[in-house]
Amino acid sequence: MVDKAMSNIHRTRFPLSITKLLFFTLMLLSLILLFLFGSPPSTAAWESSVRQSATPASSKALTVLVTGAAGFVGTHVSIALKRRGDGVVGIDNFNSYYEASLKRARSDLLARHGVLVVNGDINDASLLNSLLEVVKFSHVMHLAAQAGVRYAMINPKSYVHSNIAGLVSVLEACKNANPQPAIVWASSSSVYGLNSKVPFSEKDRTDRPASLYAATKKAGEEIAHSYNHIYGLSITGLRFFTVYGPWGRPDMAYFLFTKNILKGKQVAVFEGPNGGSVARDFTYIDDIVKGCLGALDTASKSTGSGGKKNGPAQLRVYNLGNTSPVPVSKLVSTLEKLLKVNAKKKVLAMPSNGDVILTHANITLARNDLGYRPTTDFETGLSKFVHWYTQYYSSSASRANTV
Ligand SMILES: O=C(O)[C@H]1O[C@H](OP(=O)(O)OP(=O)(O)OC[C@H]2O[C@@H](n3ccc(=O)[nH]c3=O)[C@H](O)[C@@H]2O)[C@H](O)[C@@H](O)[C@@H]1O
Repeated sequence: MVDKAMSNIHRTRFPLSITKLLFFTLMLLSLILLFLFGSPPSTAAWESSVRQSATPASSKALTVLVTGAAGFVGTHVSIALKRRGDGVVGIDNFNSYYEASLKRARSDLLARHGVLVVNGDINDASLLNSLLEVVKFSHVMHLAAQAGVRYAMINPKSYVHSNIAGLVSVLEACKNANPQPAIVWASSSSVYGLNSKVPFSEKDRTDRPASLYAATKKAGEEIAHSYNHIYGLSITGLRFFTVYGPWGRPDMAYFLFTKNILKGKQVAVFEGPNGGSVARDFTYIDDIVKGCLGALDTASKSTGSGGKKNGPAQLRVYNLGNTSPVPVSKLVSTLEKLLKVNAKKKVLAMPSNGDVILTHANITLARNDLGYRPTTDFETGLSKFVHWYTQYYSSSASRANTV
């Protein structure tokens, strides 16, 4: 009897434990999937949050899709647009070129300003098409790019992926959109390459890039020409000159030097041939933002529709610099003063990996056409950066460890 009862219990328990096992395995799998991919948002909910972020404060305001919105310039431009009443939607792929936590923090800041940043790559044509279908954007501010001059020797394909294929993907989506938005995009001072005549003017030659980065930006300018010519897209390229400021890029010298000086680590100060200085026309982020807004506000409409050109469209390119180059040695001495720490300097010959000796912008064209007038001197701008840096990295000990 006891044996029979026991075998009954075993018989009933066995299938029960299998069911339990299956149940827990399924639960675990779902949790892992949820953790990896997040809960899939419904299309209606996604479209409604995109539309909400894109809604301008008035009928006269712009509706702008900002690519690279969680990037340094993208964040500042998006906030400035939203603040003045424009509708803004961002897109960013949150890649790991530099600390993703900084990009997340920028995206959180944007969310607090009411700007949605869609997580996606500009090479994703169906995502771009969906965004341009859901919202009739008047403008696209295309800032997504693989930045950095020297990294191009380490990961050349990332430059082709973002700066060439990505740009074409954005232009394709814009050309097909109805109405076609006007496009403003980030080119670079690096297109002036090996030119030695300064200040650099938009009329100067740009056929001697010193890095693959510069070559992809120059290619972008030619690609812009062809899309303008064939499809009637209104396109404005902005040649940024070494942009710096709060929420900046950790790969750039001013950011890297600040980190290393505070950690007591050596900083490599490049010098030119015969001990000459290497200098940059460092341009403060708020001035760059004003230039970007000026370009958006003065952009003419694209003329095409349904992928067909209906007449000639605007094609422009502008220098956005500060007009006063600062030697790298001055960058270090200003940081020493602001941080109240002596830097451990190591002077090195500038490596031949893409750098140029001097950049200096002539901004007459941007002043006349965009009302661009940079007002932030280097020391004021750098002190604003240092203030932000110390606040940002002291607000969380864990953050400091990740820098
Ligand atoms: O103007 C531009 O178009 C470019 O400006 C910067 O490029 P770069 O001027 O090389 O900026 P940094 O990498 O911050 O270098 C600034 C200066 O510091 C120097 N440097 C850099 C790194 C280092 O370890 N030591 C050093 O002396 C460089 O030679 C350069 O003169 C950006 O990184 C590019 O993305 C941008 O397109």
